[in-house]
Amino acid sequence: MFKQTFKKFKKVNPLSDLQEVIDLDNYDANNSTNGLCNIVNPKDISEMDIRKSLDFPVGLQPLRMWRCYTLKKHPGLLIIRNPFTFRGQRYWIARSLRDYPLPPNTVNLDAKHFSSKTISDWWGELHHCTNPNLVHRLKTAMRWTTLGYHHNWDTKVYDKTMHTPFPSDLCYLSKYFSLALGFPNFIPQAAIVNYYPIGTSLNGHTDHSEINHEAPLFSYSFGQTAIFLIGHGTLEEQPSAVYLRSGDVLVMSKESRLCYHAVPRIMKALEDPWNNLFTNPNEKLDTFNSSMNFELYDQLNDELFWMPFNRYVTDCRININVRQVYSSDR
Ligand SMILES: O=C(O)CCC(=O)C(=O)O
Ligand SMILES: [Fe+2]
Repeated sequence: MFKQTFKKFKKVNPLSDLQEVIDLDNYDANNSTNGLCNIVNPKDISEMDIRKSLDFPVGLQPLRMWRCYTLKKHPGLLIIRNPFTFRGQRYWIARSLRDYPLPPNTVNLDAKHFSSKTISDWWGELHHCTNPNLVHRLKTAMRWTTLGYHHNWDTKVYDKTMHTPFPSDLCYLSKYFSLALGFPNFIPQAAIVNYYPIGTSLNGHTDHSEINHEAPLFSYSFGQTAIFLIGHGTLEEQPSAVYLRSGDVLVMSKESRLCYHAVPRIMKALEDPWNNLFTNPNEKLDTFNSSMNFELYDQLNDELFWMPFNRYVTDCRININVRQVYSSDR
């Protein structure tokens, strides 16, 4: 069932199939016709309560404006529909492209196909490249980078000896979401940043390499739109399809934590919220959180600085997937 559904959505022009995809922007239709999703309140924690332990991170809309959904057939799965401001989106996009792929983090680019200069500064090379064929090659070759505890894709285990510092900004953001959604004990320890040029996909899998399966998994999507398939404990059961759009935060917790999931298709987004300068024109930066890169945040208001990042997300999607690997901080 899962594989058939995956194939159906991966096909190039299945306009009729797209009607099945749950569209959180069309909540009323989804809710009244077949009751697929629910709108829920973020946990009963007020902004005041969170503020006692964490300052509000810049780049997010105030908690009271978040729209948070659950899918009726998939308990434990939560989706917050884009709680980011336009500059917040730009910040995470720029960090994922310019900074996170840098050493000592690991990227998928290998020495057989790329020079050590490209492997160690992929974004720098892409940014300065003027040959259209090489731009295309560089752009489509980058598929993932890993942060914190690094996952070994061959053995499917986290290698304890392969650990690099987890970015403080991503740690802070994930802690904020975990607190707001009622998972106060979550410790961000590992992340995979996935890069999806339009036309690419991610096969069905479960994320079970982490030792601690009680902890939720936080996933941030930016750029172009994904069709995300969420299934159940086996490949025999029918998955549901839901659009993940730029800024959406997906949480796999409890029953859904070990369920099959996949990204069969990346589609051109109808809007580009990373350029919607009206989402927070008068953002106050006086409480700027020291875990974030202030200089970068400031530069992202400059359209010229933003241009190369904009070019990338015009036909690509980025997904940052944050996990807790072990039961405690080591
Ligand atoms: O791109 C996504 O939304 C999902 C990525 C994912 O499942 C993974 O990295 O394990
Ligand atoms: Fe996954």
